[in-house]
Amino acid sequence: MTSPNDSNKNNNSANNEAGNNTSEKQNGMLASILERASKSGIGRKKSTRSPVESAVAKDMADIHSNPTKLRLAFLGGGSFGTAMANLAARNGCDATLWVRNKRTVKAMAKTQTNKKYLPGYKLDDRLKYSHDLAATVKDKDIIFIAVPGLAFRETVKNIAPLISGQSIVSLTKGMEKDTFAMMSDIIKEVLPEVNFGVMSGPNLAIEIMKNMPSATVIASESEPLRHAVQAALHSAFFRVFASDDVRGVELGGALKNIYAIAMGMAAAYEVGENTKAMILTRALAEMSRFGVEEGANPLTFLGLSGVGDLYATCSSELSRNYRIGNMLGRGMSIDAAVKKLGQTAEGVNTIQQVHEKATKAGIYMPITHALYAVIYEDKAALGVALHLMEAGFRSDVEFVMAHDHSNAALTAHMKNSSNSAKDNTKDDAKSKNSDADK
Ligand SMILES: NC(=O)C1=CN([C@@H]2O[C@H](COP(=O)(O)OP(=O)(O)OC[C@H]3O[C@@H](n4cnc5c(N)ncnc54)[C@H](OP(=O)(O)O)[C@@H]3O)[C@@H](O)[C@H]2O)C=CC1
Ligand SMILES: O=C(CO)COP(=O)(O)O
Repeated sequence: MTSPNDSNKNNNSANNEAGNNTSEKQNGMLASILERASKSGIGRKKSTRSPVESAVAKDMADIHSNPTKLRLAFLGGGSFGTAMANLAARNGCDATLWVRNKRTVKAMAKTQTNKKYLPGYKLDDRLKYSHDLAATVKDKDIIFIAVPGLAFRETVKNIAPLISGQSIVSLTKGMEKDTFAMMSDIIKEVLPEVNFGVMSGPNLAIEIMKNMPSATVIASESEPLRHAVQAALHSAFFRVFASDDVRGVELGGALKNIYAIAMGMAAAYEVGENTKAMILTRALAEMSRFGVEEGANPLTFLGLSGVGDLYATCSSELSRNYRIGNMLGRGMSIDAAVKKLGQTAEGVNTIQQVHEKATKAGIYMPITHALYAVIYEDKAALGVALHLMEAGFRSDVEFVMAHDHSNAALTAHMKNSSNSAKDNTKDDAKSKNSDADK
């Protein structure tokens, strides 16, 4: 069950020996858990089923006649941490959800609902809740982290002294402020000897709570960890696919938030389907271009964590990033939109990080630069959009046919794309600000 690649890819030289031992321990442990899982049997409690549930009841019965008894911690009591912890508990895992607010923990344990983030959805009665981080993390097989990107480093640092052999999986789709670190970078930096993975895909939490069939991707260099996450979360409602392109999967989840904001904004202007299709596909081109520069495999962006998540968040008002864009498109300021949302919208920070990084590295990211100009430089949305449409000739899929850089005008445009967006003047969207912000 173990893979020869698992132990060392993530270790730095200073920690090699200790790291090897820890990784071997982890791999052995995960392999034995998976073996135990395939032999064990735990029944599933009966519950009222939705039509979708009934249709897949037989598959569920098969899966639940052979569940895993993995011990799992989920850190972060927002909509996604709760939804994933609930799936794991329903699969028969020993799942504990850690929430930072003591009163929230009490209320969740009492009502078996997450009133603030997932009101109205009853959680599995086997799910445990805790405010005690050390007790939650101790003796677990896998720790899933689902806090916002801006709180990720702090969370990893808090659990660092408590790590003995646990693996870590990031569910977070953000980037660290000012450092451009992805969550996997933070894990590697703070806990260099630990096995880790990232999970990402089109996973709107409310749809998962409604048992609407969904799928995701677990990306890790560790094969046992990939298998363990699949065993823990996979069900007839939720398919867990595997990848070893950690960078690509993680970037797909983070970058699509930028374009969900763009699409929400476009929807406010009542654009047509052709326009939406153009934004979606050029977003994919931009994401994969950036991904390749960052060491990702461009083909990963054709998978669930790329085009899959891009589609889900760019077409649904359930996406908080889409809603932010929509509010901006209706003339609200970014601060007012964030306040009104009251939940995590990673794209707000990601636009800034990617704009900066792409500008420094000379990566052509016209949609990101345009959004940055509208949101952070107070430029007119319509003027910026028009400017995007006037950009020079490009090839459709640059991995099929490279751009013709001999076109001097085009090259000049590419170099100045972010700066020239700044020259547009303020128009209707911003003029609506004062009204919409109220
Ligand atoms: N919701 C979704 O559909 C999906 C979300 N994701 C990703 O999951 C991550 C979390 O998002 P989501 O669950 O939706 O966020 P929510 O906005 O629903 O909730 C955020 C949660 O994180 C907690 N939190 C905030 N700061 C800290 C901190 N410093 N330490 C501990 N806990 C903290 C909040 O606690 P409090 O209430 O006390 O403020 C709250 O419980 C994001 O990166 C998101 O992109 C991924 C897939 C789907
Ligand atoms: O990532 C998500 C769905 O896959 C959730 O998107 P939002 O964070 O925009 O709500």
